Amino acid sequence: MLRAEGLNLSVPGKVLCRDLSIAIKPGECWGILGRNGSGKTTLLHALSGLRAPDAGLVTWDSKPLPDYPRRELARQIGVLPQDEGHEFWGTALEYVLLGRYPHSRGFGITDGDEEAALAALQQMGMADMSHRTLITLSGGERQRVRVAMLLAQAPQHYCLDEPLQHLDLGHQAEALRLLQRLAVEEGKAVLMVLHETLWAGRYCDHILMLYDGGRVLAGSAAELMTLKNLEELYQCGLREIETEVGSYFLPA
Ligand SMILES: Nc1ncnc2c1ncn2[C@@H]1O[C@H](COP(=O)(O)OP(=O)(O)OP(=O)(O)O)[C@@H](O)[C@H]1O
Repeated sequence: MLRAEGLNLSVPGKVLCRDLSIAIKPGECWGILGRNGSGKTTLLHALSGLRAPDAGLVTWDSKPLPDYPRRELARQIGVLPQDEGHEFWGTALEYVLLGRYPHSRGFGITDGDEEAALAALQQMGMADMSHRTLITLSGGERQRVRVAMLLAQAPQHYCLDEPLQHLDLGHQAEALRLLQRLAVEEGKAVLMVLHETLWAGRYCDHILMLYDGGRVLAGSAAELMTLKNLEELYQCGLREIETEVGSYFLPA
C-alpha cells in the first residue's frame, strides 16, 4: 500500500499541498483534479518518489520511498510522465521494451520481455504499429504506445499524468476501462491526473482535489464529486446534468 503522511509541497512563492495524509490501497482507482498549476504533477511526482516532499513521508509497504533501490521501486511503482517520447528515434516496440528494464537481470532483452512488450502494445491496440518509428506516429498513437510501456513495466501501483492526452473519445474510454480493470480485477492501484471530470466521476472510486493555498480534499468520489466542490475547484460556474449512470458537469 502507498501511504503519505503529513505531506507538504511547495515551489518558490506558492504552497501546493499542505499536510496531506492518505493511503492508496490495492484495487483502488484515484483521480487527482485541480486547476492548471495547482500542483497535480508535483504531487504525483512526490507520491511516486520522483520528488522529495518539503515535509512528510511517502511509504510503500511501510518503507520510505527513498530507501528503495530505484529498480526495485520501479517494479512496485510505475510512472507515466505528462509528455515525453519526442526524442526517441527507435520503434514503438523498442520504446515499450524500455519498460522492461526494471525486470532485467543484466542479460539484455529476453523473449519474455519481447512477449510482454508485444502483449502491452496489443492491449493498447498498437501491435500492428510495433515496428513503426515512434516519431512517425500521431499524437494519440504515440500516447497509446507510452501507456503500453507502463503496462509492460507491470508495476503494482500505476501513477499516470494525464493518460488521456491526445486520445479521442473512444480511446479515452478504452484506456480508462483498461486501467479500471487493472485495479478491480488485478488488484493494482491506479492514481492519475485527469482534467476530464466526466471520466473521473465515472471511473475513479477516490478523488484528490487540489485547491489554492495547498488545501486538499481527498476521499470517496461519490462524496467529493459535487457541483459545489467542482465549482470552487475550477473557479467556474458549472451545470450538473444527471443521467442514469451518474452526474456530469459542464460549464454553465
Ligand atoms: N522549478 C520550479 N520553480 C518554480 N515554480 C515551479 C517549478 N516547478 C513547478 N513550478 C510551479 O508549480 C506549480 C505546480 O506545477 P504542476 O506542474 O505541479 O501543476 P499542474 O497542476 O500539474 O498543472 P497543469 O494542469 O497545468 O499540468 C505551477 O505554478 C508551476 O509553474
